[in-house]
Amino acid sequence: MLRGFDTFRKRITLLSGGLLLSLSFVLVTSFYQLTSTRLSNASGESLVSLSQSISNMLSANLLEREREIRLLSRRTSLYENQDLSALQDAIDEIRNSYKDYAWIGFANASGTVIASGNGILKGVDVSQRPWFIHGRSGPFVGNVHEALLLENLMPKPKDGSPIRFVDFAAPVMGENGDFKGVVATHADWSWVREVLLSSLTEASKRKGIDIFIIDNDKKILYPDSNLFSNIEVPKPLPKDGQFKSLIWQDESEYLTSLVSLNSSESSNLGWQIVLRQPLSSAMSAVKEVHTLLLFLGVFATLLCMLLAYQFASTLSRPLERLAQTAKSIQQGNRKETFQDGSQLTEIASLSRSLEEMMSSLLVREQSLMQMNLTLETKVQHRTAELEASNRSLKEAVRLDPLTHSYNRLALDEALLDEYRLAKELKRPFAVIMVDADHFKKVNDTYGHTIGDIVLQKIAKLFAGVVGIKGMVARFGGEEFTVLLPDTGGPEAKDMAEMLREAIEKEEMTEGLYITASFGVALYEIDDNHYEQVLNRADSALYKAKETGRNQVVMSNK
Ligand SMILES: Nc1nc2c(ncn2[C@@H]2O[C@H](COP(=O)(O)OP(=O)(O)OP(=O)(O)O)[C@@H](O)[C@H]2O)c(=O)[nH]1
Repeated sequence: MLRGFDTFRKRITLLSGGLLLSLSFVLVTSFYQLTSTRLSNASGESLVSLSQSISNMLSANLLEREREIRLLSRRTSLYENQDLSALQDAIDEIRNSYKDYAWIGFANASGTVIASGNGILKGVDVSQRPWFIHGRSGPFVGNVHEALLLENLMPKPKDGSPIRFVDFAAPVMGENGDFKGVVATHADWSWVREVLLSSLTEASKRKGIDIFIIDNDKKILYPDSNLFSNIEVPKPLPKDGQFKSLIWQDESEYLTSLVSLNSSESSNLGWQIVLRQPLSSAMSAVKEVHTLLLFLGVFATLLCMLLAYQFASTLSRPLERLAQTAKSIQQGNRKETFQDGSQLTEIASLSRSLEEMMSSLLVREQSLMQMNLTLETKVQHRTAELEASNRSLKEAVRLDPLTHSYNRLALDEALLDEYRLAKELKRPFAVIMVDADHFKKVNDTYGHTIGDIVLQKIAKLFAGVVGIKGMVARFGGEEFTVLLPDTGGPEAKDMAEMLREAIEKEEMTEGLYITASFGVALYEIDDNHYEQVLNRADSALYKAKETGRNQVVMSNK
């Protein structure tokens, strides 16, 4: 899972970064939730309060228009004169004072206009107009409607929208309480736009707030330009004096507030002021703060990761130095020391422990080396002893215990070597077979012990005479063999003669002299075994015995 993050530094950096990033995310998200809810509420309440003030302004304006027409209706003196010139003057005065009156006039009891601003509609029958019908019985404020009679008499609005009016009417009663007619004004609907625009501050405009006036049937009365002609308000709308977030026709979400228009009994038009503000614009401040906080969170995370990396380095660096020291010591650098000088207690303690372990290992190594050296010396010594003992054993095995001459085994080995050399190098060798004469008599006469001494003397004598020229071996019993390497017939015969004479002359023990017979044979080129030489020497010896003893007989093959 953490492959690639195999160091202290990387893991601590990753861990701290991850933790801080998660924490930042949680904090920023919580903050966003909290602030967006609060801001949404604050924006909504501000919309409601703006709606309220617009409603107040609008209703104050309506009341003023209503009061104006009522006051005009109560100035009975204006209606006394037959020519109504005073009324005409008052009408003109009022019209001049308030530019949004599109029409102002007085219709008599039968519904014929007899005085009006600029004389418009004078003489026209208005008895069927709602304002006249309702105005007869009391003050009346009519809902907004399109112009009918005045359609062709008024200049058209520039945006192409139809001419609309709101009618204000009041009955005119004589002093006797008789009905004289109805005085009425048609206020151009555009006054509403002015009222609304004047109520919107620059800040509200920047926030993208739109204002709507709707009637009881939720039909939009304002704005009435083509631009908004297809707009419908979403349903259900918030309750009076409240706000909520609604999806409008353009699929966008808007904070929407609703406030009913305060109006008098007579002018209960059922208008409602609806304000909407795009939720994105209401939340833009929160979004900016959110983005800033996210940026700060990422920045803080990176900073923290950097610090964590530095911190982890201070932990791992001494450990790496200890590992390097251990490696260096392993490679043979015994002068290295684990003393790191770290101020961290744990690292210092680890250094001390490693140093102590190293010292103890070095001491053990020294003692092991010493033991090894001693052991090696001992082994060498023992090996030398063993080799010497082997050598002496080998020699002992090849010596005759009585005479200390070579025995038959040694003779056979030497004969084999000599035979091979003779074959390879074509080098001659000779064999002398010797047998003491009448040795049985010696034993019988002097005893076996003297017999042994005689045999020892013969051996010693032969060794002295032969020397380095050959090898003397006891063949068995009282019989000896002399091997003479690289020796031809004459030299061999001479040697046999010398040996015979030496025995003959030697006093073996007090007054005891003996003789011996000799058979001499030479290696022949066509021999295929050294025993053939031995056999020939033995035959020659047999001949020497047969023909008188104490003589040398050469084998003639
Ligand atoms: N004291 C002693 N006598 C030995 C030893 N080995 C053999 N003999 C004796 O040597 C004698 C050999 O006798 P023989 O083979 O009859 O021959 P000889 O008496 O020497 O007579 P010729 O060889 O015919 O001259 C025997 O009496 C053996 O006991 C030995 O190691 N010590």
